[in-house]
Amino acid sequence: MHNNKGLKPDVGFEGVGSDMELQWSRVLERLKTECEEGVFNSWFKPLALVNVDEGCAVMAAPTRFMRNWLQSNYAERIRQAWSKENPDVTDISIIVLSGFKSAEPQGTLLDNDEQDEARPSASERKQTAAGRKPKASGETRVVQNNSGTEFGAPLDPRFTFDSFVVGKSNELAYAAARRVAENTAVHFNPLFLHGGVGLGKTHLMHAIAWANKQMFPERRVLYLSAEQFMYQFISSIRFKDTMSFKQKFRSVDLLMIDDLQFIANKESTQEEFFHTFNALIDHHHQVVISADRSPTDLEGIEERIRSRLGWGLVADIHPTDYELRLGILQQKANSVPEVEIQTEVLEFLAKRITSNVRELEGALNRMVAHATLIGRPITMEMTQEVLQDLLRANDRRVTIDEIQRRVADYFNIRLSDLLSSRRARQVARPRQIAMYLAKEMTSKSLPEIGRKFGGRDHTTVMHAVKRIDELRQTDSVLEEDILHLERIFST
Ligand SMILES: Nc1ncnc2c1ncn2[C@@H]1O[C@H](COP(=O)(O)OP(=O)(O)OP(=O)(O)O)[C@@H](O)[C@H]1O
Repeated sequence: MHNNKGLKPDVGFEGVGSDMELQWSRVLERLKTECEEGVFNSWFKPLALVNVDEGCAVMAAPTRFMRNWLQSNYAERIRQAWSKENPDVTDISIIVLSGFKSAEPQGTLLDNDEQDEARPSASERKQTAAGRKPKASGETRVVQNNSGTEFGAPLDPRFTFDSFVVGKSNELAYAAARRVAENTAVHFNPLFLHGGVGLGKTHLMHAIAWANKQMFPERRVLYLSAEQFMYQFISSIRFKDTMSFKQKFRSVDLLMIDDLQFIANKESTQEEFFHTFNALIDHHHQVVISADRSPTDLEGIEERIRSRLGWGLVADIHPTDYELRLGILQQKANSVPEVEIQTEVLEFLAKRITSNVRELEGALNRMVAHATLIGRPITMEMTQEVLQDLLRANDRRVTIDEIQRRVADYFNIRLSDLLSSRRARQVARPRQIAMYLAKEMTSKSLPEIGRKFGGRDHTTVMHAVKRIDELRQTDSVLEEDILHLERIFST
């Protein structure tokens, strides 16, 4: 492992050698002669070279505003200036590294991985050049406190506690998040939120920041992804500004780092994270961390960090169940009152799109966009047509074989009996339920389902589906059984 103390100031990022620096100073000279002095001083002088890689020159601007302005007004001019100095450069990218002062860049001995990560990927560069926000850049989401001190960038205004739908799978995480947001006294430190992709970790963290900002405007809250943490750490070393970095991170009242798994195997970043984390906890400043798995399962993260992550409260966000998915869809549907969506459609989506909330929302958004375009209410027929691809992708997760196996297990009967022609009630009813679920949860046709059930006719399947549909309305035990089974398949 590399220790910060052992960092060598003379080791640069791969690709930013003195040649590149020389070219960069020529590019600046060229821009200086082409522009008015005021323009040059305001916009180009504060830029710093990050690297040149695969024909793309990456430069850093100290603020998002400056980056956006340069991107919209001067990108082509900068690109041309580069091409004239170095014909291999065909593309440019400007990233934001907040807090750096344009200085002679110096590098450090970082893990190879960390050096690689510090360079935007080719696709990120393309996105940046096209003015779209890369998934993770060197930007920090920071809350602007009331004293006007800039301490970050905007949080997603949609991610509040009000818009978070609570169910069994996320109630602990939600309650803990509220506790952190609404109290200045530290009850558990850190709060560690973990769960699979798209289940609301980021949403909850932003909600904490919003609520905290509203209730305690003077508090300094900092939210960023682990990737951004690493990026800022690397640039602080590179621009010899580690003191400001440490000061910035250690002076906050509430630090939230999202997607910690990202710094797995990034040893220097972990070292710095460890010290930041300890300093904040020692001073009773709240820390909230999220990751896609529990502290003990965070492979590639040092043991001493993993054990400390478990010191406070570890709250798991489980996969959603049907009721929660329906609740989320209803809430989203209410937010677009201008579009009429049949309840049947919401129930269908909640049943069929089980992967994660992001996909569920995406499906509804697609439907809303489609319905708005053609000016018609959202019907089942339209849904099945518009979402064909998504439904198929979700289908792959539940197969008829799996349904048959699970139903047989649940009712404690043999699979061979379920598929047989036996008509005894204790076998016939589970068989009907399995057929019903196969129709509900897969996109297989009635004849296909019939074939899977020992070569039965499609009318038998149709009858089973109808019968169970009716019984669900009147037989509460059967309704419970089906809800339970649906839950099994959606997790
Ligand atoms: N319980 C919920 N209520 C309302 N919206 C939710 C809920 N859970 C998730 N969402 C929505 O689902 C989307 C994905 O959530 P989010 O980005 O917070 O997931 P995540 O767990 O951070 O995922 P990742 O691991 O990919 O970072 C967001 O638009 C969020 O608002």
